[in-house]
Amino acid sequence: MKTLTLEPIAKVNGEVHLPGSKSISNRVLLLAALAEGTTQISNLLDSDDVRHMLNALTSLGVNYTLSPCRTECKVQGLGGLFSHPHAITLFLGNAGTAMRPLTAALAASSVDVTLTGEPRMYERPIGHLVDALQQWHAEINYLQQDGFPPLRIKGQPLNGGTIKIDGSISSQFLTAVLMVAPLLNGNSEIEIIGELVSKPYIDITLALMQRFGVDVVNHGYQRFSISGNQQYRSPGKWLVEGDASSASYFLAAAAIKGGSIKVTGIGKHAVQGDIHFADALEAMGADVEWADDYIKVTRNKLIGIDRDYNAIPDAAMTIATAALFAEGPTIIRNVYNWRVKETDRLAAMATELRKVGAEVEEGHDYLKIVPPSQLKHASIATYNDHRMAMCFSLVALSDTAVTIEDPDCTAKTFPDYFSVFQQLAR
Ligand SMILES: O=C(O)C1=C[C@@H](OP(=O)(O)O)[C@@H](O)[C@H](O)C1
Ligand SMILES: C=C(OP(=O)(O)O)C(=O)O
Repeated sequence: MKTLTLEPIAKVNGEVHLPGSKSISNRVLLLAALAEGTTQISNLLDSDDVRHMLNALTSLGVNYTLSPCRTECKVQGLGGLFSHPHAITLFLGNAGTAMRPLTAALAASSVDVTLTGEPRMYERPIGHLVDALQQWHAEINYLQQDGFPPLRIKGQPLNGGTIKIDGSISSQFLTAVLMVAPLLNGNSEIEIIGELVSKPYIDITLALMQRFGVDVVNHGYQRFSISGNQQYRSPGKWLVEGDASSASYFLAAAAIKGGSIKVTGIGKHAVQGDIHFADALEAMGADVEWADDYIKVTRNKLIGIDRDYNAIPDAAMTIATAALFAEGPTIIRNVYNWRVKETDRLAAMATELRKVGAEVEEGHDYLKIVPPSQLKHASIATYNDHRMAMCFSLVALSDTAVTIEDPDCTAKTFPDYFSVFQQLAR
């Protein structure tokens, strides 16, 4: 297996222009495909998750052109849902932002589609979404285990109506039904069962739908009202914000080590909830500067904090490795759904943090991390989880090297992460 050893880094400094947001890239591609008109997208993320969405759109007959660097994309909208004359299979890797929204859009389209993915995708639940779509009389069958992909979808035009959806495992299920609801016949009400997780991702969904001409009434994240028989309308041009989750590694590096790091492509008005990772860093003692078009962090002494990270589950992983450099314990609370992401992230994080010397308590939905007085060199298993690989790069900001196993797994969202990270060492 390929490994990458990062030697101790004495200082970090510089500026990173962030690759486009994964969450926005895949939403905009789907909305642009369904919309009336042409959408010219800039700063599209070029990574595995986005390729899976693009390949699916190709198979579904959507016309688009990509620039050679794959970050500019012109999508010719269909002006409505998909239709395809033959049964097709779409491979969606391990991209939640492709699998979940496409399941809903295809259930209401005139298609016969099988959705497949990587082995881990078959362990990531989708039952709450399928249950919700079945209340609109969608025809979806599980091909292996009930509640999990792969799925066979016999799509057909659907009537809206009132449905209930469990929001306690993933917000992506709600995002999926919200995005298709305006294209159904008749109005819909979507009621949330349980406590909705990852709420800021719903804000991204609603903001993007609005830019494509559709308003949703959000009744306190408990119920959503959407008029049916609508059409998305292309806003023409779209600049994808930088990826706020990807920003977290660089901002943490500055807070840990020294110098200052500025990330551009996002700023204080960004639509992604993960920009609030910087608030957590600030609470740990970092100095953060918020501008319209950048966020900058400079060194300070970090102290461990006890906080609820349900709103920013992806960036919260970066807090777990920043905790190695803080004074006192860090507690990361309310992240049960880490267990159903690229790997069981609570278990994986606990195991790998212990390897570098931390004392870790792994709860059902939390981690308590007590940093060691001296970090140990370790070979970090990454579990085919891009964020495990990226967070553990921060260990090299100590006087100890770190070995990252399978570093190429960052291809899911950030293929050249390690070269960008190493360029900041100066
Ligand atoms: O909607 C999105 O773009 C995402 C929502 C979050 O998932 P959950 O809602 O499952 O927590 C996040 O972890 C994922 O990386 C992207
Ligand atoms: C959970 C993640 O991905 P997905 O969009 O596949 O859910 C992630 O990127 O951390």
